Amino acid sequence: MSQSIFEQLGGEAAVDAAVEVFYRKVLSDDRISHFFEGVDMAAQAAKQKAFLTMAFGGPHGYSGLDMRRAHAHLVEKGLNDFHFDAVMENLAATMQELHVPEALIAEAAAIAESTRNDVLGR
Ligand code: HEM
Repeated sequence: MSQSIFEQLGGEAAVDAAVEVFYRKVLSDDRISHFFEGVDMAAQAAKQKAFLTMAFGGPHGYSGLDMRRAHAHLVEKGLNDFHFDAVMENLAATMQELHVPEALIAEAAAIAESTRNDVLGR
C-alpha cells in the first residue's frame, strides 16, 4: 500500500515544521490576511496544523460539511476563488521552501483543491 504524503514527509513532526512557515506566509499576504484578523492565535496554530494535515492526506477529523461550516462566515465576508488561489500559492511556496519533492507538492495541491467548492460554499 502506498504511503500518504503525510507519512512520506515524516508525519506530525513535518507538519509542525510546515505550520510555522505557512502561518508566516498567510499572515503576511495582504490578499488574505484580513480574514484572520481577530482569530484567536493559539486556536489559529491548531487550525493551520489541521489544514496541513488535511492537505498532506494525513489523519484528520474533517468532512466537506465541516469545511463548508468552518468557512461560511468568511464566504459572507466575500471569500472567493481569488483568496482560495492565494492560499494554494502559499501552500505550494511553503513546501518548496521546505524542499518537498515536486511530485508530493502536486499531490498536496490536488487534495487542497478538492475542498474548493466546500470552502467556498457552493
Ligand atoms: C485550501 C482549502 C482549505 C482548507 C483545507 C482549510 C481548512 C481549515 C480548517 C481545518 C479550519 C478549522 C475549522 C474548525 O474550526 O474546526 C479552517 C478554519 C479557517 N479557515 Fe480555512 N481552509 C481552507 C481554505 C481557506 C481559505 C481560502 C481561507 C481564507 C483566505 C481560510 C481561512 C480560514 C479561517 C480565517 C479560519 C478560522 C475561522 C475562525 O476560527 O473563525 N481557509 N480552515
